Amino acid sequence: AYLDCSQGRPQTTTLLLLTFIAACCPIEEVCASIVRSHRETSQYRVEELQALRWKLFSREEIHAYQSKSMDEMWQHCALRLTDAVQYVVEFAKRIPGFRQLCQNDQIVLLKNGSMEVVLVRMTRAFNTENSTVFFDGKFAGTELFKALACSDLIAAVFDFAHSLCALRLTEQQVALFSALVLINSDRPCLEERGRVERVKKEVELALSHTLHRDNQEGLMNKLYQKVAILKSLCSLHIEKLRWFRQLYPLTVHSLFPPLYKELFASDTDLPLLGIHH
Ligand SMILES: O=C(C1CCS(=O)(=O)CC1)N1CC[C@](c2ccc(OCc3ccccc3)cc2)(S(=O)(=O)c2ccc(F)cc2)C1
Repeated sequence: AYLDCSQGRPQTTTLLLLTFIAACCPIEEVCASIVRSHRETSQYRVEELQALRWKLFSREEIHAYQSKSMDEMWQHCALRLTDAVQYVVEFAKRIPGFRQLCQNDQIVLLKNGSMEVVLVRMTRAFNTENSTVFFDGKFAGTELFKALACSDLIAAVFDFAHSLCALRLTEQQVALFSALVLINSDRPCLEERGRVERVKKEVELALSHTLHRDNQEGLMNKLYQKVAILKSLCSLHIEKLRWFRQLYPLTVHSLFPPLYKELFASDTDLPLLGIHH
């Protein structure tokens, strides 16, 4: 009788019961709060990106990017990545349990996971029909990034985007997978690994709960396989950055965003992440 909505409008008792159930199984709460945090910190909404997916750069605009000097284009992408990372930092701070971790561990998780989450989010901004990604307001193919002189990294980034798009994740699954990528208790130099493990278990439960509800349990191990590819992509990025830095030390030192340098280019502390209790 409680669930009777024959009048088309849920009865007060039903609402009370549903509220009671939601309050009792925190897993629904964890899911809802991670999905809400993702939506609030997603930089561009997936609807906006979908609406822009056929807005392509003209030949002249592509040529202008290709004519940039290598250090200019690297600086430009570093800036774009840093913008995106700042939204990921906000997302992390809203994951239940993240802010209760010690400061060192919050920084270790962001240092190792922020780029990975940007790459997961990138798939929302990727058009598999013409292999273009949203960049600077329009959709660009790999050729636009030629001036970077790291076509292997760019090709790997695009290949990853294709492979993750193939899983056709819902926005909720993207949100929960992003949280799982970030809360990784295997990261080096964690001080309270056990606590990170407990937060990770919560997120894993939330993701598997959602996959079960979506009748897609098979996705879980496919997503774990993607985690391995993300790790190799980020190592390739760091390797390329070291190579670039040898060629243009001054550019990295004085023209790259401080947050980018501290996340990807040095082992110093990260006061810029602005995580203060
Ligand atoms: O996708 C996003 C955004 C995610 C959030 S959103 O709301 O969906 C809007 C889009 N990105 C934000 C930053 C982006 C980024 C991705 C990888 C990356 O690799 C490291 C690197 C650093 C310096 C030089 C070369 C490579 C740097 C930036 S990007 O600039 O668009 C870019 C993309 C492809 C590429 F091949 C090179 C750069 C991806």
